[in-house]
Amino acid sequence: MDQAEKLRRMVKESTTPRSVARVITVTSGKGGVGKSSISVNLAIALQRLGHRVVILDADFGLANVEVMLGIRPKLNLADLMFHGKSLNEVITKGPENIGFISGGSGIQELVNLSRDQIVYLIQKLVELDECADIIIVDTGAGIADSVLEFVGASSEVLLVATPEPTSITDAYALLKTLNRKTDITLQDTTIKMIANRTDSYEEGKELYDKLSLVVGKFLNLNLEYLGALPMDPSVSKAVMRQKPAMLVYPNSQFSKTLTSIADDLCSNSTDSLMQKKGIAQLFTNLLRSRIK
Ligand SMILES: Nc1ncnc2c1ncn2[C@@H]1O[C@H](COP(=O)(O)OP(=O)(O)OP(=O)(O)O)[C@@H](O)[C@H]1O
Repeated sequence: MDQAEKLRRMVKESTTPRSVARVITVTSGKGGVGKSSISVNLAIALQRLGHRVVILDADFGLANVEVMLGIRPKLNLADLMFHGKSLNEVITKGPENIGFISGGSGIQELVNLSRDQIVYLIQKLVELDECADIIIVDTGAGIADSVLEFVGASSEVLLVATPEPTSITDAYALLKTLNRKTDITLQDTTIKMIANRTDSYEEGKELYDKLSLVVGKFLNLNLEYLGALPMDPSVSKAVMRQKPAMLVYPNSQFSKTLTSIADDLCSNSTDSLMQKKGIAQLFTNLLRSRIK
């Protein structure tokens, strides 16, 4: 049995009879549109619905999620990959018991892993699949290869866009570049758009209608709509306090809308079961070309 077959078996055997986490990858075409704010607060909303949630910060270089959660993780994914640290040691507990893993330099190091290291990492991620119900992956923005690969390897993607024209064109550019990459197939990826910093529900819906029209026409992709989050000063006030808005401003329009979006994400049980492919599977997809 070759290495690739061994790995496929390992993921299959380890995940099939046990629980596999639902992985939601949050991304955007342009930076600063609210990815981290949404990841952090969505994590709390989902945890409150009774799910065990872990955030994996794959936006290397920026530590926005840590700041927003008001935590300082001592270890990161690289410690799990190279320094023999256990999964429990690299998960930092945040508010309301949500888990947090900092990608640190681990995400960049993925390209340099040997096959044995890949197998070891996937084994660890199978453990993560068992200890979380939902894993939110916060990626960087834009069309860097590392972001595209993460998005392409995911089965459920939340695409964040704001009504600013540059945000819409960059969201389209992200999907177009993804679609053009020959090594990425979006067949198994569900892309759901979330409008952020909108003045009204209608403005968000209009933004979605515009984007989904061109995405359907020119890229032949289906874009689902998750909803519109309002422009709400409580979001930046919460960042200043280094606490998630869901915690310090639970009655703000932003928190209420996000709670109902979290509800929608979980209410369609077939949808959520279909999405349950797990973080080990995501990394296997991501590293597929390296283990052939
Ligand atoms: N709905 C909102 N209402 C008001 N302010 C918001 C809203 N969403 C995000 N912001 C503010 O926008 C700024 C950028 O948000 P955030 O850091 O979440 O974006 P990002 O897409 O993760 O950025 P980056 O690309 O740098 O990782 C922050 O100051 C945040 O407080």
